[in-house]
Amino acid sequence: MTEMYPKSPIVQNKELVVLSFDEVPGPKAFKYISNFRQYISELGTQLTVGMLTVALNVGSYMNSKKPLKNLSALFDEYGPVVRFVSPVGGDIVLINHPEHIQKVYAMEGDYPIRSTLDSLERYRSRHRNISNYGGLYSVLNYSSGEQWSRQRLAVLNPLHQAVKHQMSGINDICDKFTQKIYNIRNHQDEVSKDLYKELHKWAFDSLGLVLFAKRFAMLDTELVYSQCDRSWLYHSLEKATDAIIKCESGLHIWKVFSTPAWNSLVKYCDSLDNLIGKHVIEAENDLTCGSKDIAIGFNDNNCLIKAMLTGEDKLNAEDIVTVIMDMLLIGVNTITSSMSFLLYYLAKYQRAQKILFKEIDKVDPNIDYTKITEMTPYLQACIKEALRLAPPIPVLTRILPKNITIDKYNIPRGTLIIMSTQDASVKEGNYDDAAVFYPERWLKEDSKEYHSFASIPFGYGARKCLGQNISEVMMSMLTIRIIQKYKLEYHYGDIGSTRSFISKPNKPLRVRFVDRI
Ligand code: HEM
Repeated sequence: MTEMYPKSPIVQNKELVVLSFDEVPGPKAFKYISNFRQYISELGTQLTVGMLTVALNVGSYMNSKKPLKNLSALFDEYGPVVRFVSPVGGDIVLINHPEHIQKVYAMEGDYPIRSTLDSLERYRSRHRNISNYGGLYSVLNYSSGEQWSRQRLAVLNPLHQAVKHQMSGINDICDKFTQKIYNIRNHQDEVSKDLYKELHKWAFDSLGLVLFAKRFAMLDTELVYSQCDRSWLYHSLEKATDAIIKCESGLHIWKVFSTPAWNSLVKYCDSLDNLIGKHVIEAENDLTCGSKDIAIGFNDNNCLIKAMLTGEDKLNAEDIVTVIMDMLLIGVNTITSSMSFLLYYLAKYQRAQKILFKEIDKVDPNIDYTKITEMTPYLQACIKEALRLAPPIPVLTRILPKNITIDKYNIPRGTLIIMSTQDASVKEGNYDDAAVFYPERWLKEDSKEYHSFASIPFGYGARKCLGQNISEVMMSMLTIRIIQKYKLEYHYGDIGSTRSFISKPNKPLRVRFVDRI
């Protein structure tokens, strides 16, 4: 694994030494194919470079008994810039240094290109015949950039308005969650079934309210698989997520023939598509009739779908379905993961929890959400710190329109650059006591000169996450409710992240919710 590429000429002038692309160190794909297996669960999720992905997956297939390693092992071995070379596919460069990440973002251009979920992209292009552009999270090519930009603009403002209008509903859902914990915890004050699942329902109910202006009430029921459309939407989201994770990791044979995971993906994405489509049609009818159908809970002022149908940059029904499906798939899973880790860290780090309790003890849970950040600096620091230690999206990618020089290496335009952002955010060189949950590091009095690209859980630039504000508000509101009511404890082994396209805790979340007296 230590072999480097053969030496090639160095381009040199007096001030600047630029090493050619061939000089970038890294493993040789085909010679050491089995070595790729250990990284595939991270890489496989976002690669779209066909043949190399297959090569990586062959390694996975051949070495299924080998333990998985973190991407950081590659950096430990080859340095901050690592190249995967493939004689049959495009090359990939991996980076983890904040300065290099910043440089990539600076050169991303007006319509940044990133790799995405191959399976979802293929579902849209082949199965639904959506050609050229497949939604906000899609890869983009040079011709679909404008469409993405228009769509993003058309969504941004209505989304923020919808959050504002649904605040009291989001608060009710947080209240419901804390009550439910009270009812279902066992004699050890733990949620014996699955705390992650309950958080997932909370995230779905809250985001569902923002996206559809409707109450889904999944937290209210154990019967989530009933045939009613609302619970079927929840069920389909869960199943579609599982299927995407299966398709994205391991051998991508679904590209060659239909596997059970691919069939499941098609079935549940179709179902999501149909159910979201029904909401869009209802909104269209409602607008056409000019009436407000109180029975289905629509209100012109707070319905995101109606706002997108009627806004300045109108979106058509098909685009709206795709946008909402992306936001559900990304949003519900990322918020659930982030909230899980936040509770875990607060339960594990009692000192931080005590300081947080002091800050929020007297805060009115129905606080005006625009004031949350200003009134709860320590809570915001806790959220930031949990996202630093366990960002739900651990790697980000870009394909640049121009050549770039990183660490003196010339990287040609069109190379897939994978930025291992989680690796950067937990690296000791970037943070003191990097493995420790220490919210104070983000507070002014205690702040250090951390590099602003060392932790970017929501990404950066033109394609930065659309849901940052919603996520932070939702997480703040639930944390206030929980910490005011319960003291959290955790008495078991350390929890890490799984390595799937959206990571989550790799062990059951056995957090204790002890009543505060
Ligand atoms: C804690 C929660 C969340 C985290 C950590 C997160 C993180 C991210 C990251 C890292 C990206 C890629 C950014 C880049 O490539 O530079 C992204 C994109 C995106 N996120 Fe989030 N996200 C979260 C919640 C949400 C929510 C709730 C929504 C929906 C309301 C959402 C919608 C999106 C969309 C639509 C994109 C694609 C944007 C584009 O390419 O133009 N995210 N998110």
